[in-house]
Amino acid sequence: MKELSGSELAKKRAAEKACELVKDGMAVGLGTGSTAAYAIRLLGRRVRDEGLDIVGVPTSYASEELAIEYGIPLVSLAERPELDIDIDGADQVDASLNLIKGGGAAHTREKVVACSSRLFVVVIDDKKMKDLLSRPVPIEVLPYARRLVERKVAELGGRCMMRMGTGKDGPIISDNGNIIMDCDFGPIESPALLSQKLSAIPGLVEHGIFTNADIVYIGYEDRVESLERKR
Ligand SMILES: O=C[C@H](O)[C@H](O)[C@H](O)COP(=O)(O)O
Repeated sequence: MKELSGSELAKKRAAEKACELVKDGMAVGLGTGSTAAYAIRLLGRRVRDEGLDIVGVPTSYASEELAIEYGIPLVSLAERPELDIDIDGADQVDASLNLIKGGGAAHTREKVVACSSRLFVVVIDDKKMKDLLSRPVPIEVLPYARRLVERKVAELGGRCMMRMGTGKDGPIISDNGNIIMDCDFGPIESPALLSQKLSAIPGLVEHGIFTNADIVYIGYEDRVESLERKR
């Protein structure tokens, strides 16, 4: 088997740690992205080799395909509206467990699944830990509302960039048929406040600030550390 590079090994270690929380009988949210993919593959192997008895709810078309390939039985949120655990990646995390997600344009479904889960577990490599969240915040936007959303984001001090495909590809379209924009606010002092303000913009379907993580597993090449929400 090919040796993993430093950050891939770190992602895998974090995903392995999160998967230890998954037990027989659970309904599991299956996140999107390269780190969540390690968890999906690992759970699939446990289903195959140990008969792990779980059902999965994927957060994207890509995760659904991977889960099918790895033999995880899937259900819809309509069938299992309350999940036991959700395992997902993130693009940036601060020490108060605020996240920016949506680097893969999947944050709308990811937020629905995370909020449907009793335990929301985030898996990252150590490079994603930051003092302040600062990367552009992905937003999913109804195409009809694009200009209004751009103006409202500007009023909040942000600058919107339409996310485009490569080369001659057009705009990136989400699994829900909407456009994706990335909004630069610089360093974000209060993620909770910005989250509230973005949520109030008509036509902005969902944004990538998450404030509801329960546990973050931070993978390093040689270990895993964790942050847990104090209740
Ligand atoms: O839309 C994508 C998701 O929010 C991903 O979970 C996030 O971008 C992290 O992805 P990765 O683990 O590939 O860095």
